[in-house]
Amino acid sequence: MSKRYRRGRPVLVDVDFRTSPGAVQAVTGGNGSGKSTLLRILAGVSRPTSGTRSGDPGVIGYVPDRFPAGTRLSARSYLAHMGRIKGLPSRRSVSRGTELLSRLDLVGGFETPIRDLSKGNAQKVAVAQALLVPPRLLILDEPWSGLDASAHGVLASVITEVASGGGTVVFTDHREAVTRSVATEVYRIEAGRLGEASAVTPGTADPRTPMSEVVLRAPGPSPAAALVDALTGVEGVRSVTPEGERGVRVRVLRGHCDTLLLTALHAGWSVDALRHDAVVPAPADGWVTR
Ligand SMILES: Nc1ncnc2c1ncn2[C@@H]1O[C@H](COP(=O)(O)OP(=O)(O)OP(=O)(O)O)[C@@H](O)[C@H]1O
Repeated sequence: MSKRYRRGRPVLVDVDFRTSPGAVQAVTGGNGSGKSTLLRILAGVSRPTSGTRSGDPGVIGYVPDRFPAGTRLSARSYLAHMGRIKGLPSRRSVSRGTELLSRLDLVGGFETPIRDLSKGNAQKVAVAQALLVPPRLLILDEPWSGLDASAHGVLASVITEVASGGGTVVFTDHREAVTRSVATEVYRIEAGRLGEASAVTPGTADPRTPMSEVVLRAPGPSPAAALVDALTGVEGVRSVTPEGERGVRVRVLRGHCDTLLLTALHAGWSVDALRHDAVVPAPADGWVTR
């Protein structure tokens, strides 16, 4: 497909972009290179000038580059409205929204007008609306913009959860370290053209930041969700994904693994498996730590 706005220069030229189930696809490029335009077309809120968007990805969750942060609506009313558009009863949207915003650690209040929230907290509301109905295609336009370190970790976990459930995540970010540590494929747009994907294979990247993978099991009747909540945002933790009814798989920086294991054992959790060989690039700005 190609895209130009009114009589302006072409923004996208003969772009062929395919989403693939289970993939986390990053789109990079300079300011004004057309990343948001590509994501808007993928989300179905903008049409290509020529070419087509085809296929039915199922439920789409979309965090746009410009969230209507000026609205007088509170997070609660906004999420209830967004839920209604997505076919959810208000009560269900509010309970799901509350769960998501407490996981993202919203500070400022569920009843506060969104325009009075800080930029990062408004961004958490933007992320929550995209997840009200579990998406099969999650499209995130610079989703980390303004988020604090703990919400960074939660969002990385959410991305992993969507992809490991067979969904697709497409996101943009300017920082190569973030794209390479979260994405499985990285694309670059230059002069309106989309380059070939470069696959990111954990284990072949920069060896300076070794990762560990730990499978933990909650004691007794505790559900995996309790462990996900307890571990998300913990220092060094990159992602937490449920594994069975009472287990979670945690990716953690190697240097923080022993502390994680001690915390887990003290809390009465069992360590089911441990692997020290996963390697990913170092983060640019320490976004995984609190
Ligand atoms: N609605 C619009 N009307 C006219 N021109 C637009 C519109 N949206 C984007 N453009 C133009 O299209 C080009 C690509 O914009 P786009 O927002 O897709 O880039 P981007 O790569 O996401 O940029 P950034 O990294 O700064 O967010 C820019 O030159 C921009 O000015």
